[in-house]
Amino acid sequence: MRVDIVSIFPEYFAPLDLSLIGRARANGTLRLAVHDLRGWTHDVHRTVDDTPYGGGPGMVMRPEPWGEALDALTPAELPPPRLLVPSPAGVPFTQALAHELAAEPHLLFACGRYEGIDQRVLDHAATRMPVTEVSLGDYVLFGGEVAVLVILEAVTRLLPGVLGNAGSLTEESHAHGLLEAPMYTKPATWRGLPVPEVLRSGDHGRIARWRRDEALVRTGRRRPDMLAGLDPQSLDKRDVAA
Ligand SMILES: N#Cc1c(-c2ccc3ccn(Cc4ccccn4)c3c2)n[nH]c1N
Repeated sequence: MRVDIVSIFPEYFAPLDLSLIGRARANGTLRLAVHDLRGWTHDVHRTVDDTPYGGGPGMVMRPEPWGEALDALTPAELPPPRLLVPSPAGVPFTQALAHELAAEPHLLFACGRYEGIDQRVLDHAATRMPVTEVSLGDYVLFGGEVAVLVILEAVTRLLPGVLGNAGSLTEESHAHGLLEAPMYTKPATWRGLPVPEVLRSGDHGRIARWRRDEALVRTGRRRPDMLAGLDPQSLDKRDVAA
């Protein structure tokens, strides 16, 4: 997968040299480049923002540098990338969207700042590539960089070979539309607190049932909205009785 990121704070992405993303870059699974938007300005002050038409607080990112940046990163001879634009007004970023993005050959991230990017940048880009405005959640950040770090981590861990134990992808939270069950490791008793006996029983059927029950209870208590979206076919008759 190829990833391009455009930002006025390219140094925000230094952590992408670390850990599993760093290893994915080193082995070629992820080909990532970060670009400074100011490289596409032409004035002495390298201006990227201006006051909003219609008034209002703050500044808006000018369309000209963005237009030149997106042109430079989407050469006509290559298939167009999918453009991801983090925004408080975006669609929710979910595990399902992470899986969708993990299947894309080329992602292009536009990191806004100030009050956002001139809308015409997205409208013009949409004439030549898929554009998705995406939001991490219902709160407001300073800009898109943190969102790109989160999205990239969620997507990269889904790429083949990145996670050593791919099995963990099938049991983690949101994998089956439920939150994951509590996890335990040694010692068997810690500060007087024992590991649930079933997990030490060696009875894999009982263990799977216990984990499923715990996941349902935890999801019902913390995220009832997720239960509402659960496919009834995925519940067996004992779940209904539980
Ligand atoms: N993803 C995501 C986001 C963001 C986000 C993403 C990009 C930008 C570019 C500028 N700002 C600041 C800003 C303040 C006020 C109104 C609009 N924009 C961003 C915020 N906030 N919360 C999320 N879940």
